[in-house]
Amino acid sequence: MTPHDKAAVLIEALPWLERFHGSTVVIKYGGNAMINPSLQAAFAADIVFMRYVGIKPVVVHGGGPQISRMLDRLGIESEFRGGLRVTTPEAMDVVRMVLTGQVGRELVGLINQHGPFAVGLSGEDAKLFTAVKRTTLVDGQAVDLGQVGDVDEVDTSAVDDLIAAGRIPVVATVAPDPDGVVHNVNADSAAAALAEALGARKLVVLTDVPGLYTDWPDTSSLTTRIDADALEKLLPRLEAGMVPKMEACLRAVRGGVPAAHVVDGRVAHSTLLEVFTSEGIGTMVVPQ
Ligand SMILES: Nc1ncnc2c1ncn2[C@@H]1O[C@H](COP(=O)(O)OP(=O)(O)O)[C@@H](O)[C@H]1O
Ligand SMILES: CC(=O)N[C@@H](CCC(=O)OP(=O)(O)O)C(=O)O
Repeated sequence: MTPHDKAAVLIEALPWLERFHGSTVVIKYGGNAMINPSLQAAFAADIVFMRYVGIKPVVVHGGGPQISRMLDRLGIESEFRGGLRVTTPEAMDVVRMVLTGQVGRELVGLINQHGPFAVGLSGEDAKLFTAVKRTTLVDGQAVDLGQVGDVDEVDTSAVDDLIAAGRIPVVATVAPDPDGVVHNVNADSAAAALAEALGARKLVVLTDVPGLYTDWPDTSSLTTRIDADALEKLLPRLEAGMVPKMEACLRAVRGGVPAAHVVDGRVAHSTLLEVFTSEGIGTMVVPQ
């Protein structure tokens, strides 16, 4: 790369720096995108980069595969219905332990290699999230999922305080209901609820595919841009993990977030590429 090429790469970021400076961006980091230590370190570097250029990043993390591994080790059975984990009280203990005690801690540690930025919290801290029990539809029938919730209320004060202090909140998605019973909330939907409540400029969802395929698994059906109405029509035809993810993007853009993106977390620095390059990557969901 010549000096001229290097300068071109740097200057390409200027319009995006101008546009997003001072904005809040919510980044959801899925368990399936946490493939290896070097990718995780690259993700942490992207988040710190955003912070240094004046963006306010808020990380919401998943940890589905990590929860499944721990449940297996402990001999606790778990199954997914409609992309959501059926969560018994026994499984809930493990979900909470893995998300807040393991996955969240590791991410906080990686970000803090760069300075005293990341502070971990969960939906239980300072009433960040209040959950309401949810079911899911399978073949048109409502299925009981146990202690699985949706975010019903968001109190952003703790996150606001951290952002105002220049910190990077790292949020795990367990949340109490009004009676204090903790629920397992899918991380995509929690990220959307938080992005909406914070009035975020963008929601970026990292996963383990290049984006949304309108005709999965036909790889020629990768979509770069879709609006809310078209996505709503497509939702009933989506499968498994993509269902909560695309419902989340829909909720975010309908809730006032100008754009939600699904990007491939297996590509190093995919967050930077999405935010600071003209082409972006992955699938962009827009209100219309
Ligand atoms: N239409 C679709 N487009 C893209 N991926 C899809 C689609 N339908 C199902 N999938 C599956 O959804 C998975 C992503 O969801 P999930 O495994 O829950 O990821 P994460 O842990 O990142 O939240 C993909 O790996 C893919 O196998
Ligand atoms: C209700 C429900 O399904 N909760 C998820 C929470 C973690 C999550 O969403 O993790 P990913 O983003 O890695 O999929 C679970 O138990 O796996």
